[in-house]
Amino acid sequence: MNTNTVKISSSNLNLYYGSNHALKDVNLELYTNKITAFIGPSGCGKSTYLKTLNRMNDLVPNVKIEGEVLLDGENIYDQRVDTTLLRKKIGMVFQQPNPFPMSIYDNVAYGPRIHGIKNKSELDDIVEKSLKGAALWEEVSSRLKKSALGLSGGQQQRLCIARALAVEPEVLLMDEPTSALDPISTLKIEDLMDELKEKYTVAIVTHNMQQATRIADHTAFFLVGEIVEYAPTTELFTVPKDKRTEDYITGRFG
Ligand SMILES: Nc1ncnc2c1ncn2[C@@H]1O[C@H](COP(=O)(O)OP(=O)(O)OP(=O)(O)O)[C@@H](O)[C@H]1O
Repeated sequence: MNTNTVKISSSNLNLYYGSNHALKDVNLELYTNKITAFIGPSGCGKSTYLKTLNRMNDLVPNVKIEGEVLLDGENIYDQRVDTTLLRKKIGMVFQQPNPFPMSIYDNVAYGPRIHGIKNKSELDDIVEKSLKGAALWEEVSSRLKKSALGLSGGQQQRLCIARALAVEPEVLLMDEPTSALDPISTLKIEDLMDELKEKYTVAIVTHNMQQATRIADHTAFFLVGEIVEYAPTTELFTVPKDKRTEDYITGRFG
């Protein structure tokens, strides 16, 4: 690998859902201002891994997590960590756009309000900046008070990205963010991700290998809870070191 700055690093990370050993000794580093893609067949633990990075799995009953995840060198599983603040630093965007049933403005202002910002002009600025950051401002600036549910799927997903940006995160986790979108909306989100990585560290789960090659600096290939191979994306797709990676990227299984 190269000399990038490490933003998040997980070491000997194991996760069990009851007796299902879903992540096995995962060691991985995510680099600042880079996009890292997680690929692999269904059920291999990609989403589970993504969710360990902002402790979303804590909410699952009977989950057991061992090992460490360091954010800027600090263990996020330390008992003293405030998970609300952690998730402010590490935002998440899901597969299905999930705007709240409220106005476009209120969706974006929701997080900042929870974190105590009440001043109207400050909120106005955050809403505008976040919507611009998510490349949605021009499409919605004249209808901020209208329901977010009236937006198209692609617009809703960019709204969810704006909502995540509004609390000024450092890392964005995206779980198949374009799988419910048409090709044009998908390309918009991919272009946007390229801009986002200038400010944030981005991790994305994708089933679409072309998407990984288009946008990701690094790619990790997961198989039954393990990382088989992790490398710069071009390297992983052109000269995979492991036979299982080669079989997967050439479509022999999965
Ligand atoms: N909340 C949960 N409770 C119990 N088991 C779970 C839970 N979430 C995932 N699992 C199990 O953990 C394993 C990994 O699932 P995960 O969703 O992380 O895989 P994935 O690679 O993201 O799959 P997909 O590509 O289909 O989304 C699977 O065996 C799955 O059934």
